[in-house]
Order: sequence, then structure tokens, then C-alpha cells
Amino acid sequence: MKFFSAKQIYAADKFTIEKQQISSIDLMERAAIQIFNWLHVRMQGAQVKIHLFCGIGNNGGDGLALARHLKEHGYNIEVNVVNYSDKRSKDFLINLDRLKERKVWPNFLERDGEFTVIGPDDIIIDAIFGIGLNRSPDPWVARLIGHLNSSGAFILSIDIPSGLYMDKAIEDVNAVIKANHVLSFQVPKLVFFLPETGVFSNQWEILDIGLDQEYLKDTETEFEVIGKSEVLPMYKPREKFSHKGTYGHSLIIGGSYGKIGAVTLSAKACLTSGSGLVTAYVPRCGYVPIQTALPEVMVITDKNETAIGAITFDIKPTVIGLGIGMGMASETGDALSEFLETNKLPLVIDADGLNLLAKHKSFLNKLPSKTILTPHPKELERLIGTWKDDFDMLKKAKVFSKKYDVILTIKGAHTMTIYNNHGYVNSTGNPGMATAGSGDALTGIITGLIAQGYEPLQAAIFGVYLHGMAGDLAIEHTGYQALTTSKLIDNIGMAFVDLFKMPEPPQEAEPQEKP
Ligand SMILES: NC(=O)C1=CN([C@@H]2O[C@H](COP(=O)(O)OP(=O)(O)OC[C@H]3O[C@@H](n4cnc5c(N)ncnc54)[C@H](O)[C@@H]3O)[C@@H](O)[C@H]2O)[C@H](O)CC1
Ligand SMILES: [K+]
Repeated sequence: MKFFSAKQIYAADKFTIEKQQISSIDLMERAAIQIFNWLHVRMQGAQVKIHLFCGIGNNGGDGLALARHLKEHGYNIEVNVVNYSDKRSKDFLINLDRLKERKVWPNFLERDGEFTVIGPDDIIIDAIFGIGLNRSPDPWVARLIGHLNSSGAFILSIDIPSGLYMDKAIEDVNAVIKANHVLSFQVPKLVFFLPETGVFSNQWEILDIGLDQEYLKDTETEFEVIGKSEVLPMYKPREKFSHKGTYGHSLIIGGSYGKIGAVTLSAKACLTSGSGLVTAYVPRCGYVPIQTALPEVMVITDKNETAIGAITFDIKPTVIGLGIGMGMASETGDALSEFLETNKLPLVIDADGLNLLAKHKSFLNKLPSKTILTPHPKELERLIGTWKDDFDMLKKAKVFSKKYDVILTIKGAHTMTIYNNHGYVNSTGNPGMATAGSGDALTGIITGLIAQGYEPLQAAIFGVYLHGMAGDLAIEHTGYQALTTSKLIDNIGMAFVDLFKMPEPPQEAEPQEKP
């Protein structure tokens, strides 16, 4: 699914209105009915106090239309208009009139007014700002937002938590609604996935308001979210008359004294993701542990006992995964430098491999095109320098990726793969995966996919998805805390199987229009 900019969403509205021959107020009504149905299915008429806070734009208009439906179904509502500007939108005004016709009189909140008391068991509907926010809220609106956040009430945000911008960082974290749940229209918003802004939406879901599918399909976007429907077409089925040579030979280079386990995990993940053959290249101290732990994996040892001192081998691998547990010894750096001079094989580089690239920036010019780098944020910082905020980070990552023609897979709650000015945001994975060796497994999976003939960019995107899905399947038996990388690797097979599972049918009753 794509991430659209606010401008593209407005264009989608316009396109839909023209094509479906409806008016903008009809689209707003659809949006409000969807939200009403969502609430009504869950609340079943419960008389919990619902405080609606509506701005003066179309987000506020959605809130007013929702208030009307709630009123008509006997809910216990109180409507507040957050009167932050006199430039009220047309559809806001139409819905204000429709509400007044039903004898609902909103409170108009002004700069110097008092705010209503809200109990912790009440519900707040946040319809103050939507995707149209373009400057910081006035201090009194920020104060109101703080009042709502500290009320302890459940906050349901319409479209986006008020105070979040669609395309830039927050200036004042105290002027953003902390939503318990967000009902967002038609498409996910990039800010739900970025670490600094994602924290304002505890949970979110998308409501279909019938925007034109053709427009959504044909419009190019800078970022997209990667789910099952995006990776399924990438999957390469196994051929009946194939043999292990068909699926490539991966070489995993890394390890140092005390960190042989990293290579073991990576090699195992590589094998499990389908690489035909896997060889580990490790210092001598790694020979016995890897041969013992992984009988399927071949081992080549370095001349040195405890750290890699020369990267030379007489096998012909398809792809190399490099850097896990490798350490930063100066002779290892020299070995990497020499290796990069002549290497033409596709590379996946992680951990100390990345730290060595950051330490010797000249190495970056020696990387084959479309080398995959898999940094976590600290490793990324060493490569691209510091950033002001998430948007700045994405900008710098794109510049870096372009400069060196590398694929950047930036690890996090929503791992993002950046290449060719485009970002692919992963949707699988869970906090249990913040555990030792998780990244080593990812390197192994991506390497294993390249071995089988996946293009590097596809291997990075698909590998990240499978890694997250394996983690998601594993926690069903372990919970977050007890998830180990070994257990994640044990679930890679089922992550492939899951690609072909149909989604479960919805459990809820069908939402209804008005009775
Ligand atoms: N296709 C859809 O997704 C639909 C979405 N709908 C809803 O419409 C809003 C977007 O509405 P818009 O009027 O463009 O913006 P806002 O409601 O966010 O209103 C902001 C309003 O105020 C001005 N403004 C911006 N920042 C400030 C500020 N700091 N202080 C004062 N005023 C400010 C700005 O110029 C706007 O005019 C979307 O989120 C959905 O909720 C439709 O209802 C259906 C289709
Ligand atoms: K909102």
C-alpha cells in the first residue's frame, strides 16, 4: 500500500468527486458514517460521555457529522468547536447547520475560555486538525491538547492525531494528541510508521471511504508500506527439476573470538531461507562451534585464530553476507579493504562490516552497485552523520544511497529500505525482536534470498518482511520476552507458508447505515 502526501489525498478527493459525480459533503458524510459504524458496533448504545472536539476545517466537519449520527442514535454527547480560526470550511459550516437543525448546540472554545472537565472514563473524539495542519497550533490550542491528553479518557482521533503534520517533524511534542486509536481514511499515513511521530498513535486502522481505486493505483508515491500483497508477487516458486545448485551458494563472512554465535545464527537463517549451499568464513576459533552446531553448513577458516586477517577463499559463492560479529581489529579492516579491491560479488553488509565502512569512508566507493547495508540507527548515524528528525534522516539516507548506489535497510520497529529515491516501509515484526542476534538472522535471510536469484532490492524488502513475520509467528508460542533469534529462525519456514494463507474472514457484524 502506498503512502500518499496530503496534496495527493486532496487530489484523490477531487478525482473521486468528479468521477463518482458526488459532492465533497457526500464524501465527508461517507467518512463520518464509517466512523459512526465503527463506534456503534463497539459501543452498542452505551451511555458513556463522548466529548467531541472539532476544528473549523474538514476534520472538524467530520467530527460534527459524526456528532449528528451519535445524537440520532441516542448517545450521550457534548460537542466543542475549537475556534482557532475564522476561516471555516464550507463542509464544516454545512455540518454545523445540520447539527443545529437537530438542536445540538456546540460549545465554542476560544482563546481565553475555560475547558470542559473530562473524566477518565469518558471518550474523546479528536477532530481538531486533520491532514491540513500546516503550522504550529496556537498556544491556547496546544494547552487544550495537553488538557485532553492528561484527562485519562480514551482518545479516538479522526484521520490523524491532531498536531501531527503529514510531511514534517513535530515542533512541540506537547501540542500533539496522544491517540489511543486512530481511524484514518482510505490510506495509511507515513507518520504512523516513523519512530518520533508513530508514538502518538497507539493503534490505528484504515476506513475505506471509497476514494477512486484507479487514482490510488496509478499515482506514484515516494514511500510504500510492505505487507503480504506486496511481497507475494516477489516469491519465486521452487522448480520440480531443481537441485541445490539452482538455489545458489551463500558465503557468510564474520565472527571473532566470543562472537562466533553471530555467524552461526546468520548462516542458519541463510540456509533456512532457502540458500542451496551455505559456507561460513570465520577465524579458526569458529571452526568447531559452527561445524558442531550446523552440520549442513561448510566452514572455511581464516589464517588467524581470533579475528579475520585476510578474506581469501577458493570457492565460487553467488553472494556474500559480511560483517556479523567480525570485530573492528585493524587487520580485519585491512582484510576488508583488500577484499573490496577485487570483489565483484553481490554483498550484504551488517554490524562491524558497517562500522568498518564508517571508519574508512573510502571503502564505500569500492562496493558493488546495489550492495545492501543493514544498519540500525546508531550504525546509520556513523555512515550518514546526525539528523534533526526522522524526515531529515530519510532525506540524508536517500542522498547517501544515491551517492554510493547502495540499498539501505534501516532497522527499527518499521524497518525501512531505501533505494532510488524510494522507501519501502515494513509492516511485520514486533518488540520481542529487539533481542540478541536478530540482525544477524536478517543478514542471513537477505543473503539467502539473493543466492536464490532474488534481485538485491527485492531480497532486502522480502527478507525484512519474512524476518518480521517469523518473529510474529514465533511470539505466538514465546511471548515477547522469551523470543530468541534461534526461535525466530525456526519460524522462517512458516513465514514462507504464511504467504499463501488467506486472511481470516471478519468476525464483526456488517456495519449498517442508519436504521
Ligand atoms: N480523502 C479524505 O481523506 C477525506 C478527508 N476528509 C477530512 O478532511 C481533513 C482535511 O481537511 P482540511 O480542511 O484540509 O484540513 P484540517 O481539517 O486539518 O483543517 C485545518 C484548517 O486549518 C488551517 N490550519 C492549518 N494549521 C493551522 C493552525 N496551526 N492554526 C490555525 N489554522 C490552521 C488549514 O489551512 C485548514 O484550513 C482530513 O484530515 C479528513 O479528516 C474529508 O472529510 C473527507 C475526505
Ligand atoms: K484529528
